[in-house]
Amino acid sequence: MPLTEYISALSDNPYFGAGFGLFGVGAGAALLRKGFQSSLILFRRHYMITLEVPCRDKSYQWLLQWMTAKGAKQTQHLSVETSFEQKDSGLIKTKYDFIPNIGTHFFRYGRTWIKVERTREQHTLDLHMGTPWETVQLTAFGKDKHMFFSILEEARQLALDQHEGKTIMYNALGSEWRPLGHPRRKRPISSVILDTGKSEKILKDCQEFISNPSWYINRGIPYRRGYLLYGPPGCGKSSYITALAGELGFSICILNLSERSLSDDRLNHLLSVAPQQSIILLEDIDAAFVSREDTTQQKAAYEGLNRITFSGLLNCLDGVASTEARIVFMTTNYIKRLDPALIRPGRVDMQEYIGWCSQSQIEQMYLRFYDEEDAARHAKLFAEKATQLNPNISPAQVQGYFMLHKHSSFKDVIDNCESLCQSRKI
Ligand SMILES: Nc1ncnc2c1ncn2[C@@H]1O[C@H](COP(=O)(O)OP(=O)(O)OP(=O)(O)O)[C@@H](O)[C@H]1O
Repeated sequence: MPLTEYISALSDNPYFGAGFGLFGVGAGAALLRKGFQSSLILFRRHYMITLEVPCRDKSYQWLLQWMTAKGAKQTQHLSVETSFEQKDSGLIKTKYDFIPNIGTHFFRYGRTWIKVERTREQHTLDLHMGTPWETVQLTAFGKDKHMFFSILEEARQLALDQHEGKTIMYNALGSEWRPLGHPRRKRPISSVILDTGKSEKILKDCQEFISNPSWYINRGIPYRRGYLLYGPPGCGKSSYITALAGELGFSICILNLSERSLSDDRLNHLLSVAPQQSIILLEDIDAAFVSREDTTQQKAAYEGLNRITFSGLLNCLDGVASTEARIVFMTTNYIKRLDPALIRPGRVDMQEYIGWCSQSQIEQMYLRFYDEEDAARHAKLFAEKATQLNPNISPAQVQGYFMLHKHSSFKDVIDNCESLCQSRKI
């Protein structure tokens, strides 16, 4: 669009006075108003470039945040976006971000003034989200598209920096993945104590997988890997997957297969659009399907519970392939209820039992909670006694017991050990 048209369009705009002043060509506008059309000849060769970012695009939120951080301070028309942020201390604080409101704004990027129009359609809905359709349009002088590339790249980088050291959990909403709650502080993998060597074995397998795409591509094998963690409740399956995601720098996409609105098509779509570098987590996979060997009565009990079919799930899992490493984790308390087809190699490449506390696990947990003198000997004595009294204690029970006795003396901790060993399994 030539500059002359652009300036006359601007003069129709309610923000014209302030905006044009900011635009830095106030003098040009004054000349135009006084009829000095010829002075614009100087500008005739200039063109406008525009960039439209619809709300469905991943860059949309990043761009709004970036404008907030960089340019929106110069605008008076703001709207608030409230979020929750977890501090390093673990405390969760409420955070208010002011983002440019619906309307026109101007901000400066380098030496260029940029006009930003954020619009919201009154009559068009984003059908997936049920929210009004929005767009942001950036307009600047010139022909250099690279400025927009660098703005988008800066916006992306800013969003990444904000999540540095955090694990983002995503939830499926409609046909999209949306962040679930606030990004959580990464849980150190060493804080989830599994039986000797298990944690290292799974981590090593994942790392090898991620760092070796060519091995899969050269052999024509889909670049994905499936894991199944099974065992009693409260033994650390979910905690370990969260910690592992943090260690790998991945986010987690949680899928609830029992959700009524989940169809085969939607599942397929969700798996194919999952954010890059994320673990797909299918928790309690036994709750969604029964084994094909189960009786018709058992099957009837499940019938009507969800719309996704077993064969649909198998197809979706087989179809999960991308140039990005795709990792799928499933968890269950009841491995025997799973259909063998679901956990055959190719769909589940590694199965690991995450079970009751071994003596060494209890010792390590003790040492994470207590640091008194002679803690190592106390840990050993406590672990021996606890496992003798009850070999089926979950780490969740041990954690609960230690929290209850965090200020107690060692004598109290070991003397009350019976209450831990009799306590209901968590
Ligand atoms: N191995 C472990 N090391 C440290 N903490 C653990 C461990 N296992 C469980 N916990 C603690 O117990 C609680 C419950 O653990 P988690 O939810 O990971 O268990 P789970 O095996 O996934 O249970 P479920 O099968 O019921 O989903 C968490 O607070 C976690 O910190």
